[in-house]
Amino acid sequence: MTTDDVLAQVFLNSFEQHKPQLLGRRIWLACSGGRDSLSLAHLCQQLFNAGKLPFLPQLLHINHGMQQANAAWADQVSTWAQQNQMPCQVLKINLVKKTEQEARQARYEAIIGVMNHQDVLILGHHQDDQVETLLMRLFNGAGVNGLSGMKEWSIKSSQNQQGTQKNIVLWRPLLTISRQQITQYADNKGLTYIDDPTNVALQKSNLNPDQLNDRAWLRSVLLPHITQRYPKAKQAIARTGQLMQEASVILDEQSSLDLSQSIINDRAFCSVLDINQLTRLSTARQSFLIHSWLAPTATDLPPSRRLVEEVLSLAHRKDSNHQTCLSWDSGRYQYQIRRYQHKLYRLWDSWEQWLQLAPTTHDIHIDVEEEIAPCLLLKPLSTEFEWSVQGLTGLIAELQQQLTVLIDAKAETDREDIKSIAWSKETKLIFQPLPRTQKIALPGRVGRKSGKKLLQALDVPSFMRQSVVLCSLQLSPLCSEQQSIPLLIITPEQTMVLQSPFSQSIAQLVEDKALVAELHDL
Ligand SMILES: Nc1ncnc2c1ncn2[C@@H]1O[C@H](COP(=O)(O)OP(=O)(O)OP(=O)(O)O)[C@@H](O)[C@H]1O
Repeated sequence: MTTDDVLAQVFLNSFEQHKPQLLGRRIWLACSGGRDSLSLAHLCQQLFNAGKLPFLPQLLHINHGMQQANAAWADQVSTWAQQNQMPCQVLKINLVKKTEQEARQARYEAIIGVMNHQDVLILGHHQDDQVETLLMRLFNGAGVNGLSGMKEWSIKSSQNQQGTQKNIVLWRPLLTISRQQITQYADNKGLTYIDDPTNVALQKSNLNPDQLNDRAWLRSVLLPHITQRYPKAKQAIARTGQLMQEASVILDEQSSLDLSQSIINDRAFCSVLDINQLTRLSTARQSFLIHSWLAPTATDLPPSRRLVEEVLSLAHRKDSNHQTCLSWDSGRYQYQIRRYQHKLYRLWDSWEQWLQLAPTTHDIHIDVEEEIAPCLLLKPLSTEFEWSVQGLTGLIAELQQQLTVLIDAKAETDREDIKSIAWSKETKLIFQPLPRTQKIALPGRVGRKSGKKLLQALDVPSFMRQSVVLCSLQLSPLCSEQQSIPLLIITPEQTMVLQSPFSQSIAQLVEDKALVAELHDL
């Protein structure tokens, strides 16, 4: 097979493999005008003209504005596209810091900016790029996932300023093709490609090795030494990457299983792990689970080994110190990692601050004709979170009905709590921050508790204690404690029906989800 045939075959195999996800989507090709992406563009055009490919990708070229030559390169790509009847769009970006890293980041942002959700972007990465990537990651101490290198098919997510997520697919069909094969293809086809001087091999330039960026140094200095001794080293390194990719899939599957068995509650702003479940796993699985838990989305940065160890030692602590708070900036969110009893919490910083805001007090007369809003905000309106109780109308109707029944039954009962019940115009349903001195009987427990002891019995972590709401029924304005009947305790994690003459019917409302407290981020 000629090199041209090999390239065509490898591309078409990759196309066949991903065909179900490709058809019906818009396909773009990131073309720097360099040898690799220009060869790829040429290959697509040839296969399309030969009727072997059902689409012609739209070329996208980014003018980084970093070097004087950049504008000329943009023109060169546009002209080539025009001559070859390929659609092409040039995007000019303005870099604040003119570094490789910035340029790459800004390039992706610009590209994603013009693409639609679920569009596919073809990139010209090849085997030599993969080898360089693997070596750079190895020298930075990467684990199995990092050493898997670039994936042939992967999802890149980004969020716009309104918080809407856009996912695009990165497709790298030439990852098994060497730079030499691509060069041969480009030469065979007489392609006039751009040679970026920052990428050019040392022997071609007068650059001092110290001035080369890491990738160029690996390419021009280190790899020639390695391949002199190990001629097949590049293929071998790429194969290791492939094996790591397979291992990484297995690890991810195991870790999702472990996570699903240890997770108690999983919301973006508050995720809770069961320490008892976690510590049943082997040490290696615990580390892996914590690593994945700290970086829940592909856009979160991977946490350092040290942080994973600190979180694990927090989980393994035997004392009852609940003050420790570890900070973690994942690049996307600022998190706090805390422990309470046998639970580990991963909280958004902003949620922890919101938790410290006092709940709003609401007095609702239950004997009024006017309509009652079905939803009540438990905390003042915030731009980030909303905490509300839904189903108040049903609760009040139930209370009115129960009160009528109880008042009718008063004459025949010996129960003090029922004897004291009266229903007046002043009877109110009150939602308020849990008063620290009020003694409350919890269902299924003997005696009444108040303050810290009550919160401990409720299993409310110290950082959530400002956000506990008591809902009670106040029978008359000059209410002795007897006449204020605690009905419910609502925390951000649970709604607990308290012992009262109304508990059965309220519990039913809660079970039927006709009365619910809802907390979500906006
Ligand atoms: N300025 C650019 N405009 C559009 N796409 C780009 C640009 N620079 C890089 N890319 C895309 O990213 C891939 C990898 O980037 P890399 O820096 O290795 O490219 P390059 O060496 O400059 O160009 P090529 O890979 O085309 O020879 C390229 O193959 C190409 O698909």
